[in-house]
Amino acid sequence: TAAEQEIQALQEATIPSAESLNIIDFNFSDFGLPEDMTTQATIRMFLDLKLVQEFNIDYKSLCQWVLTVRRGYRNNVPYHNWSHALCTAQSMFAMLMSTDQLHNIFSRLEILALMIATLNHDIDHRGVNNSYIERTKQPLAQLYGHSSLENHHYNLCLFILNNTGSQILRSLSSEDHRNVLHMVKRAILATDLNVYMQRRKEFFSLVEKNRMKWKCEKQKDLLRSMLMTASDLSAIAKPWPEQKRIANLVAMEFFAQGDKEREEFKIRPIDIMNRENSTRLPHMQVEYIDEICYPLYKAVSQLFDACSPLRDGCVKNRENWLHFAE
Ligand SMILES: C=CCCOc1ncc(C(=C)O)cc1-c1nc2c(CC)[n+](C3CN(CC)C3)[nH]c2c(=O)[nH]1
Ligand SMILES: [Zn+2]
Repeated sequence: TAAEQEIQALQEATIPSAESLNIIDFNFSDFGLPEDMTTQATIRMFLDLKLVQEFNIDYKSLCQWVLTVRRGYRNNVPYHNWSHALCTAQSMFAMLMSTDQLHNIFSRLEILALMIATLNHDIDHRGVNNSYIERTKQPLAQLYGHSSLENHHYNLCLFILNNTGSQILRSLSSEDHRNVLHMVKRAILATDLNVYMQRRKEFFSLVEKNRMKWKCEKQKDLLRSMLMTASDLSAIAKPWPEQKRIANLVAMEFFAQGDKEREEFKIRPIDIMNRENSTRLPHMQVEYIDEICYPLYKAVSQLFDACSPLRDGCVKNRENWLHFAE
């Protein structure tokens, strides 16, 4: 079948180096990268993080797993698609490859969990957020209640990991297997922005007081959650042309939800989903950066100087958006 041929082709491909794919760079953009190169870039991340060797991952299973995860994303969704998943995983990879402290803090198992979680964190996203799903009483809402979307992303992630042919965790001990799935679930659920806004207070205070104790499991869990959000929102730190391109995709998706909310429920959508506010987009972006993004990148950069390109990119884009906000 075509799927088997695609797995075969990926398995036999010579995977380009991280340098030639530019995936160590915080400025990485997948714009214009052919689809088959996105799967090869993902394989390269697993190879360079030494996860394949360390966990004795069957290479054919890894290829099938990457292709199945990619297929799990919907290509009729403007922003929350495979491209966003790859960029989120690449941001985590760039942080891990540039920040030595992270290798002293995280075990290889934690790094495996973070890479699986970033790639799967929005799988099967429909282009609408939790509140829309809850309001429309979609099956997902009945099934999962709060953080319904994130629970769905995790369950699909688990289904693929258990699927014969893509069981990349098969060689792990039962304890490691249980541990990594627990960390993957916590990491995916952490990408719900409401969860981030709640948990970041503790993180910011620990960073301020310089009281982070890396031996403490609870604090490592908190750091993994914060790095998930830092990866998830990292498009905000990209060079301006890329940030503008992404902002248009996000706007397309948000405004489409707003249109649906207006026509289906006769309600006024929230500001960022209201097409009538599109002239205020630059102003909203400055607010979004100030309230949601900058504080996180500031704290992460205080802990790990190697991650400061994310803070600097975010500050640069705040200036760019402010220029258009006048
Ligand atoms: C209409 C949207 C304009 C474009 O918007 C964007 N473009 C690009 C990025 C990016 C990460 O690069 C991010 C955004 C962008 N994302 C936003 C999100 C979800 C992460 N929220 C939440 C929803 N909650 C409000 C209750 C806070 N507000 C946002 C915003 O104002 N902008
Ligand atoms: Zn995401």
